Amino acid sequence: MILASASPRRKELLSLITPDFEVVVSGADETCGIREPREMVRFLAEKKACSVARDYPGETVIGADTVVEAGGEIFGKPADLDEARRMLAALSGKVHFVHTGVCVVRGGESLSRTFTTKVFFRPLKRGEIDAYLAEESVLDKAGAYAIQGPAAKFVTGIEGCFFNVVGLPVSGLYGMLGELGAV
Ligand SMILES: Cc1cn([C@H]2C[C@H](O)[C@@H](COP(=O)(O)OP(=O)(O)OP(=O)(O)O)O2)c(=O)[nH]c1=O
Repeated sequence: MILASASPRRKELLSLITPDFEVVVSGADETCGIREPREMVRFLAEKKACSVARDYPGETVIGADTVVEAGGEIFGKPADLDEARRMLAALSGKVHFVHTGVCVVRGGESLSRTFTTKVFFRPLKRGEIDAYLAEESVLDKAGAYAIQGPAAKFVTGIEGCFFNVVGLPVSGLYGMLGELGAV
């Protein structure tokens, strides 16, 4: 089995399903003309999985992509700390959605699906946002936060899969692997 991802979080989460996989980072570019977030992440997950699967025929290959959707805007990984600050200010005191697209390619078959988790943030003071950005490195995190780190204190609740927010919906992926006969 191959995980087509550079994300250390995804590696950790896939190891909850099996210890038996390798990481091959996909060279696929993350450009995408799709604006609907659930379709966008599914498309990008397919792009990542398929680009690795071409080089490893016969292997089971998993790709994923995560974005945050808040008030009609889509937040990927912030380009810099100013953008990160703007993203966190937009999430403050509101509900947002974290969408992770997952694609599994196995033999001639493939499955792709989007999983969504609703996340509630309490209102954040400007100083809290600055303090958080000083303690956590967020430029590699969609929406400029990591629920599994100190941003946990901003989260008043979630609806849906916690692991999906971290980058891989473990039980959803396990189901997809089962459907394709990979586990
Ligand atoms: C919202 C959120 C995202 N994230 C991370 C998971 C993903 O690594 C990242 C979203 O970026 P992605 O572009 O989905 O993934 P990536 O660039 O890290 O890795 P690859 O494309 O090679 O698979 O944000 C958290 O770790 N915690 C969170 O709470």
